[in-house]
Amino acid sequence: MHEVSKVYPNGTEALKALDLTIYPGEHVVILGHNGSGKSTLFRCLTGFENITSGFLEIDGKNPSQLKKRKERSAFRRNIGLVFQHYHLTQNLSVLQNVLFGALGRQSFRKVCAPIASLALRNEAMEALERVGMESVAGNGADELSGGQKQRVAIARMIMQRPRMIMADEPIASLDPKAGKEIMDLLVSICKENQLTFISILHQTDIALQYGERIIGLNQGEVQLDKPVPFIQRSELHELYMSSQEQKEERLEGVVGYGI
Ligand SMILES: Nc1ncnc2c1ncn2[C@@H]1O[C@H](COP(=O)(O)OP(=O)(O)OP(=O)(O)O)[C@@H](O)[C@H]1O
Repeated sequence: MHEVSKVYPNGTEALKALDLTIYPGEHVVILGHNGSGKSTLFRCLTGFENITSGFLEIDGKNPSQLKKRKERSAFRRNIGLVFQHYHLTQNLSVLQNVLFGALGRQSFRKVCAPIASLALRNEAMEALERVGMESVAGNGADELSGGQKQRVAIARMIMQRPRMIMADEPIASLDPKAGKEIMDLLVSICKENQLTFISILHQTDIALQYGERIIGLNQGEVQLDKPVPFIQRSELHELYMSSQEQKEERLEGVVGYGI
């Protein structure tokens, strides 16, 4: 993206002339305090929000120039989305939820569990095995814990056969153990399939543990963009201070360490 800006109709400038290149196969974590522009960036990258100005291309396509429904759904099919709230269909089985992941490439009729082809059902069972949930394929999605629901949501995403994964706070609703398991799973799936992985996280320790590169946003601008091994804790500390606090620290000549 080159000089990408996003101004909402109420005048809020959420992204200010962002210049970013994310390379195939990279695992990038986007950090920043509330209101820094992370979700706006996520929505622009996934084509749910149009940019106001600048140049944005993903895998050779500019999402805001895809006018036809078919083009937009082909673009979105390449992006596996993972959210904080798993968006499973609660009153359906785990297997049916996973089958829905094939919807971008199969008709609705073909992904309905009772009449789905054996090949599709086998593929869905393999996806469930990959996330360690094959034993609950016949259970209702509403019977699962949060961590289990996220695993099923990831299996559904595997069915989609995406070229990249974008995750918006994928572990924000989970306890630390389940959160780490989900991050392990996402990172290993990306490595196995050489998928680009962009995640928005709130936990700096998880970002340092699982990310390869951290992009820190502050008031719609890139304040930090470095490979993880080169990041100082003080830089993350500064990212999470308000702009007023940053000014005050600079005036006092104090550098903060540790978060
Ligand atoms: N639909 C909208 N209309 C107007 N302003 C918006 C809209 N969505 C977000 N904003 C504003 O844009 C700025 C960036 O918001 P955004 O949600 O992208 O930040 P964020 O970093 O994701 O925050 P959080 O961590 O709280 O989710 C904020 O000032 C927010 O109030």
